[in-house]
Amino acid sequence: MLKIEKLVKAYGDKLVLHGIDLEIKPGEIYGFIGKNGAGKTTTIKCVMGLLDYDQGNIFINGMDTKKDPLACKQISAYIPDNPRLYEFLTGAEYINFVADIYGVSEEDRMDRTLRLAKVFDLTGDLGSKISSYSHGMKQKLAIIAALVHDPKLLILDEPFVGLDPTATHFLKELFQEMVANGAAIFFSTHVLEVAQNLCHKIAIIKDGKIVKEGVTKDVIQDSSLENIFLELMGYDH
Ligand SMILES: Nc1ncnc2c1ncn2[C@@H]1O[C@H](COP(=O)(O)OP(=O)(O)OP(=O)(O)O)[C@@H](O)[C@H]1O
Repeated sequence: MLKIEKLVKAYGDKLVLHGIDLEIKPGEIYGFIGKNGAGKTTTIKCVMGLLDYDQGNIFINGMDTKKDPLACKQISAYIPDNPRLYEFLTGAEYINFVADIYGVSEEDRMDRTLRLAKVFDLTGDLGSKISSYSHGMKQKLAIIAALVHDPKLLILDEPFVGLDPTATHFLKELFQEMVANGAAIFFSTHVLEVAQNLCHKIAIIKDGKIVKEGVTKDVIQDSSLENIFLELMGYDH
């Protein structure tokens, strides 16, 4: 569903990604782990076409993201760590705006919105202006809007930060339901317990290079993700 080949990216003369290779298949929840500044957001933004890159190829469902950007966007969704929403709209207006962009039918958008708003306990707030929402409510709205076109590839930057425990629980359940239906999910996180328990596969990035990658239980073996991570970062523990 997502294939990244030898991705190289520099900001000016600062080389940040040194040839990233990753493959995420349908049905997989894939965790992306690394220290602050390792290159996670840069990788994700290159995938989503928000940043240009210097070398390499990115394919979504077999389509080159540079050659077929619209077709790639049509089947994918991205939720940044700090989603910027149109604060002057109500939650419902925002979801409709996004649904219009993706050409989602009235029936589908209604079904999905009602179901997801119920899951995230946001139904009673959809008529209120986004400017009145808390940080977590904005995050929930961003998730609902991102899922309104039923994406096959969902990419999230730090999705669990700022969500309450109930919303965190339901988001994990939603991930599992989506991949059971053939979607693929790729997300960055600093919460290693979540990655260890939720992700089928994990990639650890250090200084713009993937230093460990594979099926979570093979990466961890009889240790913990935290221990493996600390070892790879060069810390004694
Ligand atoms: N717009 C930019 N201009 C110049 N350098 C940048 C820019 N954005 C990011 N960088 C640099 O690129 C490197 C990777 O940053 P990136 O945001 O991808 O890291 P990250 O792994 O997502 O970090 P975090 O966990 O803190 O979110 C860092 O050294 C950062 O300083």
